[in-house]
Amino acid sequence: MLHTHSDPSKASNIFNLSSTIRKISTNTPSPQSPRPHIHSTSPPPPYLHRALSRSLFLSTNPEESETDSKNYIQTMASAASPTFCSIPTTSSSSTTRTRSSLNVPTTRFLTHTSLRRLGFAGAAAEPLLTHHVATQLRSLKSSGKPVRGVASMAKKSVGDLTASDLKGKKVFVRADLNVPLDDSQNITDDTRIRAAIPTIKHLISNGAKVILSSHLGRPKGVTPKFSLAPLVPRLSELLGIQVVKADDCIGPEVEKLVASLPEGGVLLLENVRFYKEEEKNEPEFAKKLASLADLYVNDAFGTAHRAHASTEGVTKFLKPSVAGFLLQKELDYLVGAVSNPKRPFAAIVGGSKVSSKIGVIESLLEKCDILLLGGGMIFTFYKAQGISVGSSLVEEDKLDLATTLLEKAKAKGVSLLLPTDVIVADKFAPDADSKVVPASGIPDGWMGLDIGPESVKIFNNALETTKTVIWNGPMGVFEFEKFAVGTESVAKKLAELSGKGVTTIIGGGDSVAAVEKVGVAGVMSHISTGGGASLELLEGKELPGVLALDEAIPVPV
Ligand SMILES: Nc1ncnc2c1ncn2[C@@H]1O[C@H](COP(=O)(O)OP(=O)(O)OP(=O)(O)O)[C@@H](O)[C@H]1O
Ligand SMILES: O=C(O)[C@H](O)COP(=O)(O)O
Repeated sequence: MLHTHSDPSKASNIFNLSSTIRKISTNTPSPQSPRPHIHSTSPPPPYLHRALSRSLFLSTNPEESETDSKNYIQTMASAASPTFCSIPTTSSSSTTRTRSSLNVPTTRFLTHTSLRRLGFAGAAAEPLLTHHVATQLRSLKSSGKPVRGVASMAKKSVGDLTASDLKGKKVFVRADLNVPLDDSQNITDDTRIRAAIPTIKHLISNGAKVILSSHLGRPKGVTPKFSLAPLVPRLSELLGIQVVKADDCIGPEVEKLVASLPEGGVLLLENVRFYKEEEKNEPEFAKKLASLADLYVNDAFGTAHRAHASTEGVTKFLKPSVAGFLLQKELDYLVGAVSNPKRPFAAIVGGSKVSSKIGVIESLLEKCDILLLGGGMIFTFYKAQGISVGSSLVEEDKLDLATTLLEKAKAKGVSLLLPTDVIVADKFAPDADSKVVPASGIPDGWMGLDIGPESVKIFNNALETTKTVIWNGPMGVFEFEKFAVGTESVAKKLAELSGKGVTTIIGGGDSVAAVEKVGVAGVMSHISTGGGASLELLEGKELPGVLALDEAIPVPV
């Protein structure tokens, strides 16, 4: 695989595969040594799905609980913050591993402002919560009950609500049911509906009255083609009950329907974006939505990056405001598994333009061991190295940025691999003439539309060494059959790795479409339901819909 280099005079050597693969980095896995530990001083931290959102500190000695309050907070932070991802451990026992992560000085944790940037980790960085936990532990101690430890999650979860919290209660559930519909209003992909079901089922099986809200598309005012009505049959089928549909999302008619909703019933409100106040997050509108219910559950991960009335505004008027199961799972993987990965950790980033992935690449460079680049963006990287790219997609104003990213990768010891060969086309069309050429030999007038077969092999070899892989963005113009091979090969490789216990996370949008097309979606560890939201999360940005939720309260175990 091509080791990126900013010196154009070295370009021809770079494309010599066999010599290059050894040059990539001292960390780079070679085909001869398929499973090296890239960071030998940093054995994989324990990856446990639940442990990433629920950090558990176990102590058999109640006397330890005073200091444990600090430790517990640090443990929470270590599950979500890149700062803590390479803390060395010496034992394979989960208790010991947890303890070893406690050696980080408290002050470092408390002053580390980046922890606050992620909604997921926000609670861990909150001095008030630190105090709260300490107080709680003191009171537990003074109660005389033996305390084994404390478990908590940064955000309060719908799973924390019991039948007594829910029975007869009106629960406003914000889901992201923004599914694609064809011209006849048929749902062409029901993934987001299916993903919303566990939370709704939990609520109705505990006797709650569910008031379900979502947007669909980007309507400007009331627009019939963006009505949520076509979703009712599928929702009803998946829930096993008849879902009632309101023609509005606020107002007297809706209030009547809410009043007649039985325990265990579901009322689907009309598209919340039919009101411009939704996207403007107008408090009066949020108050009207909130007035329908007693408590709030946000399960709309795909819309959690929007500070809208139904995702953020309502939390000011409804208590508790908690995370749904889908939201939790997305955070577990996209924050937890990425910040605290089993290593080696590879990121695959593709898509059309480097400009739209700068934040993701920069953020992943801080965390991953191997970065594989594909898609249209690679040509900007080639050109930045003085390599001729024919008429391939290039962002001329991002050449310096590409060079900077390559230098950053080198400085951080990340093995950044660019494809060594590409499939070029004589025009941008499904029936274009095509051929495989070395990346250094793209003829004038031809454009690269996919990664080549040699690159697929080398990517596969690099991936073979990994324990965690995250993928965002296609390797080529996969919408054209002729140029879908690179993207589909990545999908197949990740499916194979999933079967071997590798954590595989698909970041959303086009990569998810590719995985579904290949028919391997079901075997991946996690497929995100969020496009923009997953990108923002991977960039390390705050998600307002998550930040607005109540913090979790630690519970004794
Ligand atoms: N070599 C290429 N030349 C031009 N366009 C390309 C090339 N490779 C991929 N693309 C296009 O990039 C588009 C996807 O790019 P985009 O930046 O939108 O990724 P993305 O949608 O964010 O990825 P994801 O949805 O997985 O997060 C696809 O439509 C694909 O056809
Ligand atoms: O499809 C999505 O990414 C979400 O539903 C958010 O939609 P939006 O980009 O229109 O806010």
